[in-house]
Amino acid sequence: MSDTPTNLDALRERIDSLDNDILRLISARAECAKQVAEVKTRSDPDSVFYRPEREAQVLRRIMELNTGPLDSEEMARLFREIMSACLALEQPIKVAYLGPEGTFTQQAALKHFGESAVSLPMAAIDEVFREVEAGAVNYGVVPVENSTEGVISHTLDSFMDSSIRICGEVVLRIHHHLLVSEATLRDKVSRIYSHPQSFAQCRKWLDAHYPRAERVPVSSNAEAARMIKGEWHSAAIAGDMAANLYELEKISEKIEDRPDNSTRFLIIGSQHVPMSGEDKTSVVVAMRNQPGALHELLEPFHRHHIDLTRLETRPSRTGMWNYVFFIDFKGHVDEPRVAAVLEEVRLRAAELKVLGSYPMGVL
Ligand SMILES: C=C(O[C@@H]1C=C(C(=O)O)C=C[C@H]1O)C(=O)O
Repeated sequence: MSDTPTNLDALRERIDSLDNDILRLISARAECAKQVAEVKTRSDPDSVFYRPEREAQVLRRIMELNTGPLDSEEMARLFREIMSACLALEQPIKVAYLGPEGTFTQQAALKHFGESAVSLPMAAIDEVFREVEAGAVNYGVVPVENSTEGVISHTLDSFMDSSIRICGEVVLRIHHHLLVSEATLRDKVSRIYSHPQSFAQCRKWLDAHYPRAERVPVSSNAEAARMIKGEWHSAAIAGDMAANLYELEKISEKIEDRPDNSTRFLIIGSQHVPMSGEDKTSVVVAMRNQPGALHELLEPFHRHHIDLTRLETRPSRTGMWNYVFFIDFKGHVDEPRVAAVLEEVRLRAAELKVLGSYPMGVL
């Protein structure tokens, strides 16, 4: 097809007509979602409109049906935003995240809930937990593990003294950039600010490119981005959100040592989430301190063919030589097979706490 004006006009006419259809269909969908909300309120005035398991099913279905040319993740992202906007018609969802603004955790919150969610930055992980517990927000988002650097122990520890449940997970590919402000003299960079985790994730690159620059750890990447404003000899390592927020320029992109560098975040709330079809469960178990305790704990999972996705050990805060285990596995507590395993584990353990069953991250 040649790019003649007539062809272009015809194509644009077709796009306008398709846009009319899309507009009509999105509006009809939003009407439908409003009616769902009315049905929910009628059956229970305190009901929560947001349903993580249903949203996961909607997104998975779209990804399965998609035949291109857009790739499935891109298509799901568009539907994510449509759902987010439909939900906000009723009541915009309020989400607390580990701030400040511009952090990867905010990016994760928006990836999970869509841009129509109201996201509120908190200064520390325990503050996110507290806001959710107090009912000041609907959900919280906290980082839990990084593929390069491992577990974020502060998050795990926060679960030990809280009644908060895990309602979802979201995995984010983490890309770090070297950022400068308009005041920076690029060939005179002698100081680099970032979060300690980000320094660790970019260590080899920094050793190769800036071996002599002072590395100054700060409380977040966004804070690093803020610090360099007006410092002529400084640069920061942070992600796209911080770069945009503070209007910084990327002088080197994607400087993380591992191309698959990603962080897993948890969505925390107070809701029991029903089965979505592809779910994960997280539990924390305290074992009596005796030989073979770990084997005894894991044996029922193995016997019932339950797929463990993570096992983390943390020192218990009650006794000097006691340990607690954080275990993630595939399956939902409402499945009889999972309930049976947990019953066995409960008998063997000093303590078992189910932190939640939730849909496996879709996007
Ligand atoms: C429409 C519903 O409520 C909300 C909106 C959804 C949507 O727009 O598809 C999906 C789940 C809920 O978060 C529903 O439960 O089906």
